Amino acid sequence: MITTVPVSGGDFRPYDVVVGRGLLARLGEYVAPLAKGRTVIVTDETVAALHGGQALRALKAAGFMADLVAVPAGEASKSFSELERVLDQLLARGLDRKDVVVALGGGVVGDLAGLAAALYMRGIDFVQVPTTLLAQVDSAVGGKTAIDTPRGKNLVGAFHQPRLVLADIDVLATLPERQLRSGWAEVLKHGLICDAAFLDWLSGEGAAGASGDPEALHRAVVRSVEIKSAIVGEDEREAGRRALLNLGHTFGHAIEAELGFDETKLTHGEAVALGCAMAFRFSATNGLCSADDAAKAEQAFVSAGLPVRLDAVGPFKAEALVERMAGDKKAEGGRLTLILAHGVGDAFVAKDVDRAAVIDFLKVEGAA
Ligand SMILES: NC(=O)c1ccc[n+]([C@@H]2O[C@H](COP(=O)([O-])OP(=O)(O)OC[C@H]3O[C@@H](n4cnc5c(N)ncnc54)[C@H](O)[C@@H]3O)[C@@H](O)[C@H]2O)c1
Ligand SMILES: O=C(O)C(=O)C[C@@H](O)[C@H](O)[C@H](O)COP(=O)(O)O
Ligand SMILES: [Zn+2]
Repeated sequence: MITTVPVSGGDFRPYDVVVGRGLLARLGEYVAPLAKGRTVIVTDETVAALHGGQALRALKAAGFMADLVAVPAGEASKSFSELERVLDQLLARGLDRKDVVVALGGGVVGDLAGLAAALYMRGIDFVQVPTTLLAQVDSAVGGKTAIDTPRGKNLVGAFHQPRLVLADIDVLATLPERQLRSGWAEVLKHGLICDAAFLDWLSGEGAAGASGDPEALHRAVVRSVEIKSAIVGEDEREAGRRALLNLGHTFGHAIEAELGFDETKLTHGEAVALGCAMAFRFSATNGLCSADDAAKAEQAFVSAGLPVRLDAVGPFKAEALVERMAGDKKAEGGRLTLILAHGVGDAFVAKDVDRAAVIDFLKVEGAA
């Protein structure tokens, strides 16, 4: 089965997210209407070894001159130095403005290659071929591209929408279990934001997806993309509603930064799980949602083997975490913006959240 979810609205050119099995072998067929001549696949070394050959063959069979550039796998590649290297490799291969970049990989590759495409000759087209669950349900859709700096996550980037997203459920079969679970965190996040029935399905019958069942994965990817597409279509540049997709990320990004973006300690998805659980507990503590809903949110992550306790992840200083949160892109004049919840499926944007209340909460959570 193949499902196509359109992404449209605002000022950007509409595009499709195609979800199904066996799509990588048909990559050339899907890219052919978008470009002629030359294409460069940007990927990471792990994905290159597993799926790079098939992607290259598919593009060449459709008549493209295709080449591949691989960066080291991992978050450290979302850096100025790798961005420079990718741009240099695109220049060396003579890509012109009519050519297309193919981002083949997880969120790291998608964010890096997307930013390179946004900058190359002031912007060329790119296609997202997400190979992690996290990238299929989230990062490949919506046009946020970025690198990290030691001062924080995704602080240098651009909005640059892909021309097409091809989410092949079969490529997830090679994904390590920890990465599958990390992607599941962003799936659960979508239910927690605005679809309580989806969260119920994910916590029941749909839980098979977190163990790799292709049919459950298909449904989880499609529903996640529908939710994200609707929000991005309304508010591409995060002037308002798009910030909801940041549920769990204000705490999560601060924790990732304090850990030096070391995904051996905590992946992005794990940080989102922990951050969502904390956002719900903070909401309950402040009387915004019921303790039952906070417990339900927490349990959804626990059932998928995801972390929900700050003190289990490491020792943190409350002041240091809050400083990081004040440097988040949603913060205004150093005042904190958090995504909080009135209940499961009912998240909202809270501006000017009291710093002292957050510090007290972090101390209750186990920070020093
Ligand atoms: N732009 C957005 O909207 C957005 C949304 C969510 C997350 N992100 C970003 O995405 C990044 C996290 O993405 P991720 O979790 O995909 O991490 P990742 O890209 O680092 O991939 C995780 C690991 O899985 C490996 N891998 C990828 N596909 C594989 C496959 N099919 N088989 C085997 N191994 C495979 C990679 O080599 C890597 O080691 C973070 O930097 C986060 O900030 C961006
Ligand atoms: O697409 C969005 O908008 C999101 O917030 C999705 C997040 O899952 C993702 O991690 C995103 O990169 C975070 O964006 P940022 O603006 O907080 O860096
Ligand atoms: Zn995220």
